[in-house]
Amino acid sequence: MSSAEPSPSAPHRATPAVQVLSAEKTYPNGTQALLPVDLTIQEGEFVTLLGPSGCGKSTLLKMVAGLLEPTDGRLQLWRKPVAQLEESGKKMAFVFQSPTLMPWASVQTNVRLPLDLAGVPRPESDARVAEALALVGLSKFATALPRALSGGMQMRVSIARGLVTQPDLLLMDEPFGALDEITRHKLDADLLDLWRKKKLTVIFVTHSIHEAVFLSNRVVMMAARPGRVVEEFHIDAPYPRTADFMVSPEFSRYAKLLQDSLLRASADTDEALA
Ligand SMILES: Nc1ncnc2c1ncn2[C@@H]1O[C@H](COP(=O)(O)OP(=O)(O)OP(=O)(O)O)[C@@H](O)[C@H]1O
Repeated sequence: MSSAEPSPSAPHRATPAVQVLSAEKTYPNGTQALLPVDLTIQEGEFVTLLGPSGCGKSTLLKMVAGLLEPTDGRLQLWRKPVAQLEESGKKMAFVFQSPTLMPWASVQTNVRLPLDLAGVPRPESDARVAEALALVGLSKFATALPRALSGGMQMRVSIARGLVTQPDLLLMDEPFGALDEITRHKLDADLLDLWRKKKLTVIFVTHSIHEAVFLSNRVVMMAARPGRVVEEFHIDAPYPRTADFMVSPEFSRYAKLLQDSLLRASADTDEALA
C-alpha cells in the first residue's frame, strides 16, 4: 500500500490543527489528571502521546475531542473552540481501543452508522461506506457480521467507521493495543498509508515505544501523578517507513531515546507515589 512519493517528516502545511492552551483537568473526585498542558499540532502532523499508565493520555485526547471539558485553559481546533469545529469546515473522528461494533448489524451497517445519524441520504452514504471499506481492505466483508471477523478486522471496521465521515483529524486511543504483534504492525503500516493518502492530522495514544517511533512525526512524553507533558521528540526519519526502518540503527536510536525518557517519566511517577 505504500507509495513512492516522499513525505516530509514535517507537517504538510504550517496551519495549527490543534492548540491546547494551558488546558488542565481535575476530575470531580479531586484527581489531578493533568497539569496545564500547552501543545500545538500542525495540520498533517502525526503526533503520539506516550507515557506510563495514568499520566493523562486519554484525558488529553478526550479534551481534544470535546468529550471532556478542561477545568481551566482552553482548546482550539483550526483556531475555533472545539465545540465550534463545524464552523471551520473541518471534521474529527475518534477511534477507541475496543471496536464497539453493533453485533447484530453487518459490517456495512456498522460503518454507515455515523452517516445515518447525520442524515446523509442513502446513495451518497452507500458510496462513502464502500470507499471507507476499500481504504481498510474490507470490501469483501461488507455484508459479514462482526463475529465472523478477527480482532484485527474488527478494528479495521472501527477505523472505517471513523473514516466514513471524511475526517481531517483522527484521534486514536490505543487502537491496536489488544491485537497480536503481527496484526498490529500491519495495521500500523496501513494507518500510515491512510494518513499520507488522506492528509490526516492524527493524535495517537499508545504504550508502545516501537509503535510510537514507527508512526510519528513527534512523540509527546507524559508523566503521571499529576499527569503532565515532560518531553517531546521529533522522529525525523522519512516516510514511507517500512519494515526495514524497524531494524535500522536509526530506529534503535530513537527507541533508546524514548525508552530512557519513559524510564525518567516513570521514575517521576514513582517518586510522586512515594
Ligand atoms: N472519570 C474519572 N474520574 C476520576 N479520575 C479519573 C477519571 N478518568 C481518569 N481518571 C484518573 O485520571 C488520571 C489520568 O487518567 P487517564 O485515563 O487519562 O490516563 P492514561 O495515561 O490514559 O492511562 P492508561 O495508560 O492507563 O490508559 C488517572 O489517575 C486516572 O485514574
